[in-house]
Amino acid sequence: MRLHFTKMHGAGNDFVVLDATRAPVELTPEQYRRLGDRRFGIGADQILIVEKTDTPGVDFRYRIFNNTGDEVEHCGNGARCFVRYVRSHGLTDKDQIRVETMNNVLELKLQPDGRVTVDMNTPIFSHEKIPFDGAGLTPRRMGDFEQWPVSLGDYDVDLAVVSMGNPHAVQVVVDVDSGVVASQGPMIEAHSRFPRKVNAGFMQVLSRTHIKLRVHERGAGETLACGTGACAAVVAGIRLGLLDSRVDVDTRGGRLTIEWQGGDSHVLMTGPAQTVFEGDIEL
Ligand SMILES: N[C@@H](CCC[C@H](N)C(=O)O)C(=O)O
Repeated sequence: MRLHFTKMHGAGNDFVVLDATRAPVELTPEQYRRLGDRRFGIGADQILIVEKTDTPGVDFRYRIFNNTGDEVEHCGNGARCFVRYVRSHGLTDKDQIRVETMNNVLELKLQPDGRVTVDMNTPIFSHEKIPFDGAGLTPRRMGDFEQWPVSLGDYDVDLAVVSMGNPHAVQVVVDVDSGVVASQGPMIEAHSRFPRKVNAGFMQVLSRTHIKLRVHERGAGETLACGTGACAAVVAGIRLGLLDSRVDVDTRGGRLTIEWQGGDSHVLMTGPAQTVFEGDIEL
């Protein structure tokens, strides 16, 4: 099978984007892994499939696969690339687009400077929905939120847990570049307290409006940026009393700006999205 693809990235979080609006694209987990493989395939953190939808008031549907081949609920940087993709491929001429994902409808807006703002909806704190099992743990209270002492064997880490449609465990650290991401990320991702695994975020607070963030992503390892991870970190930081409502997030691949007014308000994420190249691959 020959597939036409577009390679894109959002702040260095990279994607293979496939157009399934004309003909369905159904690949096996092995084929998704091949597309994501940086040596035997194209190379990407996630694979995005753009589809048509019959849902009234919604323009498209898009599906997300980690490069391990597993389908997941959400991808913030992918959502921004999706907007640039449908515009540059003539699939729509709208600046404001509604798209459905596995468990959400998102509203996305192309900004005049080429960046994209995504309405990421409301954060979810219910442990059942994240999902997170905090049974038997005594949380440490800070601001109006909790940090859960989760054991990594020899020591505990304090995790703030939140879902942006996909699960996140956020930790406040003194220095994101101290080696914690590599040493703790895989253990947190696969921890038994997260039945569907988790994205592990490491946030260094530089000021009330500026953080540095690294994320070890579920099913992809550390990426250069994670959009949902940036939202989860800022939401956690605001509830912990550490951050204001508008925060610049410096990832290893670029800057994202996250806004959240608390309560039931929606989280807004603004950032870049770029096409790298197009091509064909034989699978
Ligand atoms: N890179 C993404 C998140 C992709 C999915 C994640 N790895 C998961 O398994 O939940 C982003 O920008 O949000």
